[in-house]
Amino acid sequence: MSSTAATKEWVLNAGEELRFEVDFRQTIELRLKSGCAEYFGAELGREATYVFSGENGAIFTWQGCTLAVAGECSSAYVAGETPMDSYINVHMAAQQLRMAAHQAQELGEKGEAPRIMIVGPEDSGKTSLARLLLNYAVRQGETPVFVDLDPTDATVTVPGTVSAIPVTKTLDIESGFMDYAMSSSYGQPETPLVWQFGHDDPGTNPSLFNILVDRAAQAINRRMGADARVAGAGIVVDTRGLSDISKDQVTMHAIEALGINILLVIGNERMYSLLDGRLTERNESMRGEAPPVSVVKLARSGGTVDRSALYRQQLNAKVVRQYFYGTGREEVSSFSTVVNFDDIQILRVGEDVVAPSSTLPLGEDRKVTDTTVAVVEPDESLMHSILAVTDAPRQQGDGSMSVDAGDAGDADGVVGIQAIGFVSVSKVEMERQRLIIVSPVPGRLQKHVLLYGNTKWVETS
Ligand SMILES: Nc1ncnc2c1ncn2[C@@H]1O[C@H](COP(=O)(O)OP(=O)(O)OP(=O)(O)O)[C@@H](O)[C@H]1O
Repeated sequence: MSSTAATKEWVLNAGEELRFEVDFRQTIELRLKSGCAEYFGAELGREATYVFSGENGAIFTWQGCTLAVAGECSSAYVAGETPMDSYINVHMAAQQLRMAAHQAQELGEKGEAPRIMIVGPEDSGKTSLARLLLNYAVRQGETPVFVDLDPTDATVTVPGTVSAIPVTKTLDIESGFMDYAMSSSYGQPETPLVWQFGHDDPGTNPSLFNILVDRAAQAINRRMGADARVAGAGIVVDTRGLSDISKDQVTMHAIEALGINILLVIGNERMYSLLDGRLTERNESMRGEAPPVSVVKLARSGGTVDRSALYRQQLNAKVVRQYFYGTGREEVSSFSTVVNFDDIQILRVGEDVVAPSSTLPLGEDRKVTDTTVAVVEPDESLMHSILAVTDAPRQQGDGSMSVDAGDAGDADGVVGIQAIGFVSVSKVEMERQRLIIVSPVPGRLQKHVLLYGNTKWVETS
């Protein structure tokens, strides 16, 4: 940004927030000059400079503060009406549960930590609230697990995935959850646990999505079994925006699989009333067998911004770029590698198109399920695809097999396998039978099984 960019000072009273929209061609530099302020629960450092581009957000203050903002925003204004009182009440209730859970653990008993899930329409502020609740918990010395069940947005790694990560420090003000993906490419401590779903809508393949949620739940429970700190802090689950809960096929499964005991419904009365009714019935029928789920209605912040499809595309492209190249401040090199078709096997879980039976040989009854595993023969359509790198064993033949939600077995180790990392296909060379791939870590990609997904990323400079 030019050093001559105009700087404007904003004075905020206690309980107010500065809301801003900065598009992808704009950059602002923001500084806290006096007082205290936070960005979705993470405290701003005094005199530190925060750079935002392609971001909508709000700097909130409980005590009052002065901010200096240099650069152009699409919009910036101070708002005094916010839902922060109700959000902090949720945090305080969750924190009480955590303290009781830690105390129970000390007595050798099994306490009930908060297992929070946030649902609501698109752009209602679910991810922002998850961020805020995680940051507040971390600021109180807790290590809650963030579970991302929203494959639309790239939050922790790349779009089209389900992920879980214990949050050990407040989320970076500029790069948010991406900080965790950065410090962890391929297998270091606190690596996010990630599963390739391959689509942006869980409804595209609910059977597969439910299996991935089961896998995430098992991994979280294992982690909690080994780490009392994490077990007592609980989980915060973000979900995909729902337009119609009655058509949703995955929320109820996720509530049971993840043992949710607090369901926050943000910004939609009808959705709240429907879920409250369903869960009251469920609580009655499961009395004594499973902890009850409390359903809490929360207001949507007036600051949340409805993002266009183009904006979301740009945002995802930015986050995927960060996955491969690091965030603006810590740009790292990504690595371009040549991979021979013979060295890898690409598998797809679930079919996009089910072959009509009229195209099958007479007498053959091909059973295609949502979790059928099939070998993908490399061709030009792989261009720009984001593929998950896995340790799955290579499949023989066409690989066809399937697995059901809740199954302990997992179709020869493919369905529901965790991703070690992701690569992007930058070139397909059919005549030389090889791919050029981009990876955030060096090294050859030999003998790996890659999982296909519909997510594409076109690299721009
Ligand atoms: N108080 C606020 N002031 C200004 N912008 C905000 C505020 N709260 C959230 N936003 C912005 O509004 C947008 C939508 O919020 P968020 O991503 O939290 O919604 P969501 O419900 O998770 O969306 P999705 O439908 O993608 O799951 C984001 O760009 C977010 O940064």
